[in-house]
Amino acid sequence: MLRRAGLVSKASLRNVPSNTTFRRFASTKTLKETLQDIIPAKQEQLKRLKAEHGQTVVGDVKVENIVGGMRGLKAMLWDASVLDPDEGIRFHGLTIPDCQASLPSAPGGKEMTAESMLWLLLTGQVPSEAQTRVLSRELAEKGDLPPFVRKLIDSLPKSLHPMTQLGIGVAALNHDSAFQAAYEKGMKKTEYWTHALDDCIDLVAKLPAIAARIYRNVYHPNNQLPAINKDLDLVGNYSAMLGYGGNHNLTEYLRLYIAIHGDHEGGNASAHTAHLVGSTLSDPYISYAAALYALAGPLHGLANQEVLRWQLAMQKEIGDNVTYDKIREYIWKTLKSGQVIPGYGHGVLRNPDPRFMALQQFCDAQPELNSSPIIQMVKKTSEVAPDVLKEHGKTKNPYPNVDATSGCVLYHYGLTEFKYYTVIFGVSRALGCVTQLVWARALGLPLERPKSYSIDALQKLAKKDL
Ligand SMILES: CC(=O)SCCNC(=O)CCNC(=O)[C@H](O)C(C)(C)COP(=O)(O)OP(=O)(O)OC[C@H]1O[C@@H](n2cnc3c(N)ncnc32)[C@H](O)[C@@H]1OP(=O)(O)O
Ligand SMILES: O=C([O-])CC(=O)C(=O)O
Repeated sequence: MLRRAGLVSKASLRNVPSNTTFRRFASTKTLKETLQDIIPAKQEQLKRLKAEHGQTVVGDVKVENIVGGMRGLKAMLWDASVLDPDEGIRFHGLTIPDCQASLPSAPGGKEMTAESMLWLLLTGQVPSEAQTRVLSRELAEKGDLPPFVRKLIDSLPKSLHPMTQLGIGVAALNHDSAFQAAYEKGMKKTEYWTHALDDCIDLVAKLPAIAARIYRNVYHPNNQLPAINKDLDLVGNYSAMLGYGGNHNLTEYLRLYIAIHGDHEGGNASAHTAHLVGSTLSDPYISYAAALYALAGPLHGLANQEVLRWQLAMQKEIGDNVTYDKIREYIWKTLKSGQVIPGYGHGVLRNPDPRFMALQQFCDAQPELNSSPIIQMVKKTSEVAPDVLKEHGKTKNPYPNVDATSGCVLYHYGLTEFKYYTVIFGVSRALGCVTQLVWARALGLPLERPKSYSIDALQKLAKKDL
């Protein structure tokens, strides 16, 4: 089969209008061995960049950047993905359709796996199917939680938000941090990245068990959690532990969801938090726990919970006869009450989010999803909201972001507990955050410490400019 061979034609795999071929590496090397091969050249590249161009000016800083949440300021190093305002995300140059065409899927599935996305993010290479399977097995073997973490999660009140619980569980894993233990023993700087990688792989491996345990405890306390199946991929196991392993379509949706939410360049609040905390040499577990609490805000990842809440309130008010006019009226009502429309707008994007489109395409491909009332309503809302938001005239981007649609398929398939949705996002966002944590340690990136201005100081600077 072409897809199993070294060269894969995009057009042959999905209906992608391109002649591009992707080089899938025939190597049998493990992830760590692959990184060992590629890290020295990157280290050298960065060293030369600093030495030869350290004083080169690549942009300027305006007052509006400083008072506007650093919007538009290009001031971070992040190799794994880049967000183009018009075209959206590319992972090491690959668009979402490119990734769908080239990254290995799980046996019996079509969607790319989380581990193949992790491999791409970490190495910039498309892994072979065999490499992905080896990584899946490693993750499954490391997936069980230490007994004290299980007990800790079980002791939390059901009423505690699932994202708060996730952060607590992840932070507690640092009890066994290889990075922290080696640091205490006096490891050399050149060894940072290998210990960081060990923790990062362990963290990705354990996230599904933490996340599924929270779901079971809060929503289905009488359910037994199945043992991790060593022959399944990460998301296959996650879906099974959530109790949806028998639902092939939902499992496939989760694979797509978790792969495409994995990274969104460096400046988004969760990724930036992981990087900032990691730069203090906090270990990967507590660095990522911090990131989860950034993801848990309604302007960021929690928006996908808010979208469902808002769409269901809309459904309740409108009733069964959902027309474009009624949706438009409801959007205006929300705006006039001074609230934002969840799932719309973006700090960087200025077009519909390609992740939104990929999830919509998943729905379009399946008649049962196409006819689902909640999915229909979300789709109709996305057809009406941009014009309303344009007329409202505030948001720079009136189009849907990924959160506008990500929850409705979960809801359709019976995963209706929308306070849980950001936890799924949290399982995914680790892929990009751990990638940066490994590379930041490999490249010796320093403690992040920008300088700040007071309002008076900015005022003085601005006057000098007159
Ligand atoms: C995975 C993700 O994190 S994707 C983002 C998820 N978040 C959401 O969907 C929440 C809704 N959206 C928003 O609140 C915003 O669009 C954000 C937070 C995503 C981006 O914020 P910004 O970069 O500041 O957006 P922008 O520059 O367009 O904001 C300008 C004005 O438009 C408003 N605006 C932006 N988006 C919306 C929206 N969806 N509904 C109503 N008003 C909006 C802002 O609140 C701001 O108002 P203000 O001048 O009164 O403060
Ligand atoms: O890029 C951002 O600021 C928000 C976002 O869509 C993400 O983090 O996935």
